[in-house]
Amino acid sequence: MSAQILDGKALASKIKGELAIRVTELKSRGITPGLGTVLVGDDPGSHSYVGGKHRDCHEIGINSIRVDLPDSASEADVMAAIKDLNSSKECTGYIVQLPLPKGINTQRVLEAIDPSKDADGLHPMNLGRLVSGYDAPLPCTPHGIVELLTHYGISTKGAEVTVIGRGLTVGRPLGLLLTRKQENATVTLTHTGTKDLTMHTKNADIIVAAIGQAHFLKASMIKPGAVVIDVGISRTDKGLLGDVDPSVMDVASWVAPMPGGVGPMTRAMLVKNVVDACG
Ligand SMILES: Nc1nc2c(c(=O)[nH]1)N[C@@H](CN(C=O)c1ccc(C(=O)N[C@@H](CCC(=O)O)C(=O)O)cc1)CN2
Repeated sequence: MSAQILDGKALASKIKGELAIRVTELKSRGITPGLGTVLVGDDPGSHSYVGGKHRDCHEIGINSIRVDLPDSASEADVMAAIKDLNSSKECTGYIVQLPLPKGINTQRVLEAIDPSKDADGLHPMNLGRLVSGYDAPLPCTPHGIVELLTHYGISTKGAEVTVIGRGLTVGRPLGLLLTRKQENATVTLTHTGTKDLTMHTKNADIIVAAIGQAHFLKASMIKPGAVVIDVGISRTDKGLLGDVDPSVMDVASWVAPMPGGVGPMTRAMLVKNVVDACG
């Protein structure tokens, strides 16, 4: 039997429809949310994601401000763009698209963002608020994963969740989110230093693969009925491939596929953060 699909594209579309109604109401009170993006360099994936973010803004009726810098941009150039967005009235929230080109310090850049305009929830102060259990904008991909599971009635309470990959945008904040009281999962965050990965994936009720290695997670690595979330994207000569091997479809109960699973939810959670920050 083939796994059922966690359809992130459909859910993201529903969420954006609801946000559009809230935006109309905000505008009637004289408030127009505006998302800024800072994109450095010419990575085709990053260009495509940023393009999608601006289309989402247009779709739900909010302003968007796009700052594109060349690959040759210095850290000072990025800091100047951040300074402008921190003081811009039109921009109520913004993101710096990651990864940044080599030579630009990601930590320094993220720390320069005004935390009250941090639409990605990746500023250390907002991550710290998440650790402390205070209100904060939630990092978009982890939030999208939790919303997707909730929508399909997949409880994380008491679940064993194995996350593959400890990156800043997915693995680390997802661990924080899923171990909050309301999610109440037991999370194993695995990485390149993990000795026996298959032991952890075989034990998991829910597996999140976020390493960007094409078809890495095989059917033989999961237990029957597990829920599998594919986050990774590899651009190959065979096209875009996720971290999850197609064989997993025969063993899992539910799969969030790539494309059409977590990616569209990431974008929907970003515009939600921008609208939420406006009231
Ligand atoms: N500042 C940030 N940088 C990055 C983040 C982030 O949340 N904030 N996440 C990723 C990239 N990302 C958003 O920025 C992103 C990735 C993938 C998708 C998406 O819709 N994917 C499609 C497939 C890809 C395609 O069709 O081109 C899908 O899964 O259906 C959206 C956003 C790293 N950087």
